[in-house]
Amino acid sequence: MIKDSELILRPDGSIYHLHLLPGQVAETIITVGDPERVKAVSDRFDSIELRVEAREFVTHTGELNGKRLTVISTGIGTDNVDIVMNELDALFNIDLTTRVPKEELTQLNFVRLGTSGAFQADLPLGSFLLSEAALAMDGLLPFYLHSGEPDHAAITLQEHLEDAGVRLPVPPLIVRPELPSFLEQSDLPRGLTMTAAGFYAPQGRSLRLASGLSPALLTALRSWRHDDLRLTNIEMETSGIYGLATALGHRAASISTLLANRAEGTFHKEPARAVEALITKGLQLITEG
Ligand SMILES: O=P(O)(O)O[C@H]1O[C@H](CO)[C@@H](O)[C@H]1O
Ligand SMILES: O=c1cc[nH]c(=O)[nH]1
Repeated sequence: MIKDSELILRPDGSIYHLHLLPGQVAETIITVGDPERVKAVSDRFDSIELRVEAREFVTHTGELNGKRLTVISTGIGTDNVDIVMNELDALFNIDLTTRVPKEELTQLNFVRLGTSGAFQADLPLGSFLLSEAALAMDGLLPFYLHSGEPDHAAITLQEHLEDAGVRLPVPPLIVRPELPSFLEQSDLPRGLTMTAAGFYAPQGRSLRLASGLSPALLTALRSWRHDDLRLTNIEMETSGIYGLATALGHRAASISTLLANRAEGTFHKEPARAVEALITKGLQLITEG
């Protein structure tokens, strides 16, 4: 039995941060960083059965083309992702009355629809990218006990960085999820996504404070290749979603629209339009894929 201090429920029985009850969440879950993007997604639904708001976690559940969907905002960063993934999983896979994990587990499909910065010069602003795997540069996943071998890509990245005489501030950890079946055959371009612990120095940005990610490290990261993959983009949630979804037995995908090009120093002139296009594409893939 999981203690009151570990699995925290509100007086109405809802889970602590998300304020959600079992049954209120669909098995296909769209995550977005920005709470305002939740409405932008659910505005496209045919019907909405639930709207709940708690801190940065806004949740809408409804139906589109006969498919029940939940869209939830994580807010920014993998610290929030830790809460969202654990609490959503608990709503399905822990009996909240007996406080015991269920014998029969429900596998969920997570699809993140997010914004991100392109890391390679040739990736156009406003283009979409499906993260095949994520490089965790944020620090959440080492707090979970891991089993299994490290992803082979992480070993080749480590060797590549050593050859260049540079190293990441955190040991390279690459997480590769099982994609939801409706995305396995999608025509989206694929890449490896870096998940950072912040927006400025952790992504190599220097305003008044200089980033510790050196030009030599950035060059080495840009030039690394693994099979036909390379580091394509950088954002702040995907490795947490991928790592925890995989550990909990769920499927996950992260689709980004590229708002910045960090190699070129450019930013999308109409970011809202880019996000609308991402929502259109994402919902099409989820309901028709
Ligand atoms: O647009 P969202 O989904 O919030 O994602 C990206 O945008 C935020 C930073 O501006 C971070 O959350 C990053 O991951
Ligand atoms: O450069 C970017 C753009 C969007 N989100 C990020 O985290 N980084």
